[in-house]
Amino acid sequence: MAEQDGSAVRDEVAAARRIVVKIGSSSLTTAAGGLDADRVDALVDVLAKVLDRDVSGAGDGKEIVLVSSGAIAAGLAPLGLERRPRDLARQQAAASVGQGLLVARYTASFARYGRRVGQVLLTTDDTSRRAHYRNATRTLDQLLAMGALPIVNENDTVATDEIRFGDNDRLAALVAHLVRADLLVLLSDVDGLYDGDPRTPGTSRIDEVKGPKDLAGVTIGSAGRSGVGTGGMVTKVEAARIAAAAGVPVVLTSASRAGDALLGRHTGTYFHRTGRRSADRLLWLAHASEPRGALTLDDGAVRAVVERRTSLLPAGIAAVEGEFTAGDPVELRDTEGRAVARGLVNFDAKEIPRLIGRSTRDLARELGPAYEREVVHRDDLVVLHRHG
Ligand SMILES: Nc1ncnc2c1ncn2[C@@H]1O[C@H](COP(=O)(O)OP(=O)(O)O)[C@@H](O)[C@H]1O
Ligand SMILES: N[C@@H](CCC(=O)OP(=O)(O)O)C(=O)O
Repeated sequence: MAEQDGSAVRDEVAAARRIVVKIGSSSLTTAAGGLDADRVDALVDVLAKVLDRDVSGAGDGKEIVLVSSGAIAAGLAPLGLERRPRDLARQQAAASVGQGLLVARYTASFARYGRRVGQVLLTTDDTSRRAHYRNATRTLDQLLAMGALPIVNENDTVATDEIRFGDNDRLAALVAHLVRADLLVLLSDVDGLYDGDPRTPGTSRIDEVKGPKDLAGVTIGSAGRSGVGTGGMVTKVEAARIAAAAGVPVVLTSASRAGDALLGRHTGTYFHRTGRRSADRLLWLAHASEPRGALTLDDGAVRAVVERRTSLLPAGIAAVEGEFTAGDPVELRDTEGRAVARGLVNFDAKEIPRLIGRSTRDLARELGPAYEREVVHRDDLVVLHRHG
């Protein structure tokens, strides 16, 4: 029975056409630190083979978007750094040097197969602001349409501490949603999710995760022994959860098993999809945007926004906090200070105090028709569901 389930699951993996593959720093570097050209080549060998497969027999091959970490790790040795620095400025310097080396390495490696790559660097803004989001989607789609393989990383050199993704696992989940992928493959230095820290004897690999209940009681630890990774298993499981909830199944396994995983063979941990594909952008708003401020809603407005999914009008606002401009992501809170939703706000923070508690009709009459608009439109609003 279990075996039957397992093989059915992996059929879905084998049939996936558009795939996002994420590889972590620890799988791309040598023990001594620095980029490991052999490991890059080994990954590229696997991906090139997958790209050559004919999925339906009709000549429509697979498409891969690679989310690759490793910029900071690759920049350490050339800058004479012995380990990953703690401060943002030196991390950014290392990323700046390392990203060029990383992409140069991939370019040369894919050229062995006559394939071109394109570098795509994203920030959290690109994932939540409408125009940026549309742009990122268009570029990725276009690269794929032209047969080039996009290599995505966070734009480390411009990100500040506050707005950083910080880990590429979550970025990969959001990219999978952005390109409407059929599958997300997270590659690490460990061959799956274990029911405890795998360095502890007696722990075993979890074969599949059908939903949050399967994760209850699992001890999920931080980064491994290599010291170059960032998030450890926590961010991978969180990423898998985001992708699965957005309708994208996930395989989590080691880089050395990438070939097997991509062929649908039974390896790693498989996360079933738990939700349906959600409306564009809103996933990003919930998981990637960093709110620039907060609006406190009265009880009626909380009910309207959360239960009836209406737009937020000035009449329902009780207080405003933070410095934001129109178009920024803000948090919507209840009177107890709990975050209930996120949205893209239509006014600057300094405009809001005089709108508070007023009806749009009054505001239009007094201040002009430009004020007859929602503070957050329902299409730009995502209700936050608490994990159980
Ligand atoms: N429950 C767990 N299952 C698997 N790995 C775990 C678990 N808890 C902690 N880890 C550690 O997480 C590490 C992977 O995270 P990390 O080093 O950040 O990888 P990457 O660089 O690939 O993103 C593994 O090497 C492992 O030691
Ligand atoms: N943008 C950073 C990636 C940080 C990161 O997520 O690393 P990892 O945990 O190894 O996937 C870099 O390229 O070094």
